[in-house]
Amino acid sequence: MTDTRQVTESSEAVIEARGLHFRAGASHILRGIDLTVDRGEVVALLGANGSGKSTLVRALVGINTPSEGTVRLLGEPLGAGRRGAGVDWSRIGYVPQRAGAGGGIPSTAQEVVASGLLHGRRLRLPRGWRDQVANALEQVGLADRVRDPVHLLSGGQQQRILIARALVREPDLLVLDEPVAGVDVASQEAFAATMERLVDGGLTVLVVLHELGELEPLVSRAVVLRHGKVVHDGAPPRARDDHDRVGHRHQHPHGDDNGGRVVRDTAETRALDLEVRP
Ligand SMILES: Nc1ncnc2c1ncn2[C@@H]1O[C@H](COP(=O)(O)OP(=O)(O)OP(=O)(O)O)[C@@H](O)[C@H]1O
Repeated sequence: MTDTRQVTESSEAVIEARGLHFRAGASHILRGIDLTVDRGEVVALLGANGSGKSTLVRALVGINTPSEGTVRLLGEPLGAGRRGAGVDWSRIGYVPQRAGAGGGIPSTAQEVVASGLLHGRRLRLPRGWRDQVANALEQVGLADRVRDPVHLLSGGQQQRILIARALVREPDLLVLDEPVAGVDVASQEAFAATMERLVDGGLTVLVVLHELGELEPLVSRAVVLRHGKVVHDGAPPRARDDHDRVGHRHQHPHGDDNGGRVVRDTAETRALDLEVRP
């Protein structure tokens, strides 16, 4: 594996995963993942369906317990005992993949977003929570739906409610699993503009994507998974000239510039239509 990035602890690291394995029954889903995300980075996690992206982010936010390996979040270990007891979860926002925002319970948009202000032992909403919720809903373009039951919103609108729930904490780290899947182009643009403003303010982002899309200008690094392993960690992909036309936005990581770290070449990436140049 060619990797110029040092696998050492970094004081700037917001996420640090070392030697992560995840097994479920006979399936060996994550196979030795090393991943570091430094403060202020926007890292896209890419890979074909089933390559392990969601499993990895769920391990990084403490939902999946790895079979082997370690995770540090904001400098604190996610240990085995009192898991993540030292991690300041109030500084972390997480948007899961394609989960309905209502969970079958007829909550309003306001209630779901407000739940993002609760964490750990804080069971009461803070003073001024209504304004915080209104502001978060404004950021996803749903300010006028504050009283609406989320189960009556469309799938894309529910996804935006979950983004608002993550944003309402004003997190330092945002972990997003396909946040704009099923979200229309105008809302993707609005989401990208919100992300740009937050990243300018110092937010660190790890985002699972299939297409960089509107987030492309913000992405500082791409990590590509295949069969539970990192096959590229470096320069974000960019559209090939002959593909760079409307309706054809495949992404191609190039390892030859921006300090890109090519981990494995073509055979592993072809299935994704990725082009890697060592
Ligand atoms: N708890 C589990 N038990 C058994 N298999 C699992 C479990 N969790 C994930 N898998 C399997 O692990 C593989 C990776 O799943 P994962 O959801 O991480 O992929 P992904 O890269 O996020 O895919 P997609 O792009 O389709 O969302 C899949 O084959 C999935 O079926």
